[in-house]
Amino acid sequence: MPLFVLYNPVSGDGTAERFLRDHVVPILSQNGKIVDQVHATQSATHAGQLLINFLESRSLGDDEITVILCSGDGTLHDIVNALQSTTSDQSTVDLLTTHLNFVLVPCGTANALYASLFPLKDSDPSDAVYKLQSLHAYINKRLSGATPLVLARTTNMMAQKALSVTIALVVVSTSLHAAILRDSEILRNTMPGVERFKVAARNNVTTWYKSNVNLAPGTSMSTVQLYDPKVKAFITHPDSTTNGSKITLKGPFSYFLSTINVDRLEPKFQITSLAKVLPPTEISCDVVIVRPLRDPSMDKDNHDSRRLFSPKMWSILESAYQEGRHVDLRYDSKGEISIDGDGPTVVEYIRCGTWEWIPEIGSADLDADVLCSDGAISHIKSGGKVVFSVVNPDEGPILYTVST
Ligand SMILES: Nc1ncnc2c1ncn2[C@@H]1O[C@H](COP(=O)(O)OP(=O)(O)OP(=O)(O)O)[C@@H](O)[C@H]1O
Repeated sequence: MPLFVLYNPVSGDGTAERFLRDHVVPILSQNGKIVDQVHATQSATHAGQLLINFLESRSLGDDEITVILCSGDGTLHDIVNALQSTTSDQSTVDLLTTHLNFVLVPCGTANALYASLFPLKDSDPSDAVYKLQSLHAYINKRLSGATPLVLARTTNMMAQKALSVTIALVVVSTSLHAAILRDSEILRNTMPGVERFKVAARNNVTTWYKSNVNLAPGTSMSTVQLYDPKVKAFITHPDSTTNGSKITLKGPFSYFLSTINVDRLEPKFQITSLAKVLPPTEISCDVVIVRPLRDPSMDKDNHDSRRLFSPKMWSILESAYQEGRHVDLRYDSKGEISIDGDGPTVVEYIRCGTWEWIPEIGSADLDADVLCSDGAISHIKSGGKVVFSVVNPDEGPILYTVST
């Protein structure tokens, strides 16, 4: 079975090459695994091209290829996007494999997918034993345990016309999370670890984002689901109908983030913790929303409200680091937040198949146009919108799995 090894020399703290040489290569050779090709990425788009070249050069007939990937989530995102755009050209589909199995070696900053598939127990995320679990699963041929990846298609639209399509495997967000990912990139050289996300969060926590959101079950679900902390379960969203019509949520938003395949975005940041605690039974995404005007003590959007709400937004994020406790937080009548509150939930935790984010035109909050897809930042045109939908792993020419 063909074996391709790829590492990103600049991901995380820049140690992927050393980790590959010191840990991965010895294990492969001790276990008689022959590597067909090893490559370092040389630029942002290089990973996908390297793999496409490899797939096109191999002999026809291999229906499964294994890729050992020493990087973070962004490099995996680059590969899948390159392959998906290539497979939209039917003439090249036949050259490509039907099953790509990834062996993830977490060498990035956050490594959200790896951290979700292999949750940290007592170990340190930089511990070699912790980082080699997907490799050992591959060596031990636990392929029956390979986890299929759900894809999410995000279409940037203007007047019913698709301007661009991006595939995500981990997270698509707007609002605070997108602003954090946008700003943290500037800090990468001085802060190679996850601390840079907290610095960027502090600089953006007072911003609210003016937009409207539509949620719908999509093709794979019957209704939109809402987590109810009173019963600690998902219930049908009170505004959801079985005819698949949309639910509209009005802003402003402080936080809007959806994930697939993961319950966390860093080893300890369990922002969509219910993906693991109450796993979905249908192909869907988990959406975490904070709309500050749900707070009983906030009745309008002004400078003072934004300032007063920012410590609450901060404590929501802190609770996500405490095993995802934010999902159970509720307001009391004075707007204080706690697990024992009896008012509205602080977070709206939704499970659905599709959503739309439609920034208000002419809003002073220009940042409502910022979109993050697995860390890659793009912008929504004024008057446009973004449409997100989950894709069944069996749909499309390539099945993506991870050795687990
Ligand atoms: N040689 C290179 N030079 C510059 N950028 C590169 C190179 N190779 C890949 N990249 C880009 O580096 C970016 C970051 O890579 P990656 O996501 O793997 O690491 P990370 O951001 O540290 O980890 P994570 O996404 O898990 O937080 C990717 O978006 C990729 O496009």
